[in-house]
Amino acid sequence: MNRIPNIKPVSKAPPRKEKAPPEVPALITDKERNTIYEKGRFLGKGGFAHCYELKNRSTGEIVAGKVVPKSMLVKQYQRDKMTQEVQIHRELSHPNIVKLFNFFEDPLNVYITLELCARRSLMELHKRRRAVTEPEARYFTHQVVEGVLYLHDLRIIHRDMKLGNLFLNDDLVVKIGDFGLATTVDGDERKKTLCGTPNYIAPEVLNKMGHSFEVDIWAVGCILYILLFGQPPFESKSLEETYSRIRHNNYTIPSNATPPAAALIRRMLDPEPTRRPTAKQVHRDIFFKSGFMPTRLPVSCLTMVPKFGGRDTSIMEENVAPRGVDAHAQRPLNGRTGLAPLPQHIISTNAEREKAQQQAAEATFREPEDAYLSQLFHQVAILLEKRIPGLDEAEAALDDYQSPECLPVFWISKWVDYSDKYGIGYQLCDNSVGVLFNDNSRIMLDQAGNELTYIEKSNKEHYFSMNSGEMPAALTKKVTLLKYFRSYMNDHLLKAGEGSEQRVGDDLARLPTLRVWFRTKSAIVLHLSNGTVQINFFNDHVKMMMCPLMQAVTFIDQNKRMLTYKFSNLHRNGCPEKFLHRLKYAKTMIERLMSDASNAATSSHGSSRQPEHRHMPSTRSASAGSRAPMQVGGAQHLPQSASGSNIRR
Ligand SMILES: Nc1ncnc2c1ncn2[C@@H]1O[C@H](COP(=O)(O)OP(=O)(O)OP(=O)(O)O)[C@@H](O)[C@H]1O
Repeated sequence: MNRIPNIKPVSKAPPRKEKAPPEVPALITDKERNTIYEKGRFLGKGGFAHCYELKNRSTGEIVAGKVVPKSMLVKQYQRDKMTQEVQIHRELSHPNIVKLFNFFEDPLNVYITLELCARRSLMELHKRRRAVTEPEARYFTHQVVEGVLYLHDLRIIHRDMKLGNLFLNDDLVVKIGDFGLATTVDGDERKKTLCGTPNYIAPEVLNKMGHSFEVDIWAVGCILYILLFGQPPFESKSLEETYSRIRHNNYTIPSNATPPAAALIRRMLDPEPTRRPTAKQVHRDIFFKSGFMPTRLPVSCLTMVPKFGGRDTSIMEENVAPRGVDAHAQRPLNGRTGLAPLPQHIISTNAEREKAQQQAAEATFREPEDAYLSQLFHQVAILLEKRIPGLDEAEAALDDYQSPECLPVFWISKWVDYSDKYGIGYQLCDNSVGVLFNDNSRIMLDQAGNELTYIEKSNKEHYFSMNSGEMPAALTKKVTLLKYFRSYMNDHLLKAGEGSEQRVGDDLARLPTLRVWFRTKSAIVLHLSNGTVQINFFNDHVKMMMCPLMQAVTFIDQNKRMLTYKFSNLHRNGCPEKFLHRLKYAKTMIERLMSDASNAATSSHGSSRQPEHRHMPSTRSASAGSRAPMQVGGAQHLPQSASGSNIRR
């Protein structure tokens, strides 16, 4: 890009109202570079821009395209602001900064093409996970600091460092984006403009004392705090209270913080800017060396606590034959959800990982026992109690109504019901496969076919490598069944796939597993351990996924079109009758999942700690008699016996 075009205000068409969604042509032309882009998936919208995937027609490369309608750039100061943002951003080149490729316009809009960050931002990670483990916080924060160090060396202050501006690419590399408030600093100049986002704003900005590089360090302190403890340090019910807390440096560090983490946060959140460490000092801080820092993280950590433990070969369930197995319940590591204890050789050589694994175990312990079912029920019930305005289906499909950032990271793309004999097999959308056996134990194999997790019915987890030869004999039968399910799904449902490449960091993955499921005449209902409830309707092949952590629902139709809505937006903007029917049905199904889980808890051996991930025997009769040994479901294939029912009963 050679120069920044002088943005011309829209001339002929009458100005659209402020914040009107942009009209984006299906083919977008960058005349200066003779490049044509095909408009793809809607990625999301901010205060100013709508963002889409754009495919370069000649190279096939996919980039993110920020689209700002010219009607939003009518005033000179709006155009100047955008020009200033691009002017700073276009010069930057660093692995932890979103790359700005180009900047151009057509008669309707201004376009900025950016490096695609398909895994959204740390904001969505935070919503799904709340607090992350210390190794993850180290991993993310270290990359943020590398980016800030680069900016500060160039005498640039970002001034809007926050989780929502820290994007993630497919490899979960952090990329600092949105340079809308960035500025360059001359000498000892102190900036005067009030800017920033309430939760991250530094006291000197609030007090209008003039500010500089230290505001970014303050914000990084807030970011590290949120990552570690799950909420912003100064958050309160009102903006005034938040500002008052910031002015008085009124925050507390939870007692479970490790000393290096607590010390670094205190230094970055020093009320006196000159006492805060520089980016260089933060980068060298002991916190980053005081424990395990992964070089790569798996995609699953966007929604599940990773595992840091080593392999564990001691399966407590002596008999793992299908059906009727009564394992010797072992007290899990943390009293509830057991993660694998570390073998001695790992403890002695890798104490850091042991500590990390302990933290991961504590994090899973904080998750609700019902895997967010009651939360989801509450959210759907509250939504349905409200008066929801009707909305035309075509209108609801418009980009502006959707929140694609709330799309679940995982859903079930295929399933095979063999519960007459063994259990239900399923494939997640990333091609990993799992089985929930009739004895309530679970097994999961990652998409590369290497990392195997076995979860006893007591919830104790064991991890194995398929290639290591360390698989206990007790698991042979279940692994064989898993492989059988896997090849069955590959052979019968969609193209075969022998698993894709293993990526660095995948050994830390903990994939969500199927926890409870049942079938009705109309649908199969599946509850994953990360809280997602999925309902696949048999008659029209629509899939519906509800996520209590994002408070959102996604519909996938048979043409694979995905529409994601926040519950709050359905209430505000309206909801098509068809979706409302499905939500009402979903409410009943969630209730049923909840009652099944609690029945399971009270009926099994008098122990309330018994596993809840059982399917309901009654549902098996729904198709009994007419079916083949296996019942299968997937994007392309549903059993005859399961179709034809109308859900609008
Ligand atoms: N490089 C990118 N890759 C993928 N998605 C992106 C990228 N940049 C932005 N997005 C998506 O587009 C949405 C809008 O972008 P962004 O928030 O930067 O717009 P904005 O109007 O400038 O924001 P703000 O309101 O914070 O000023 C974001 O929420 C994000 O989901």
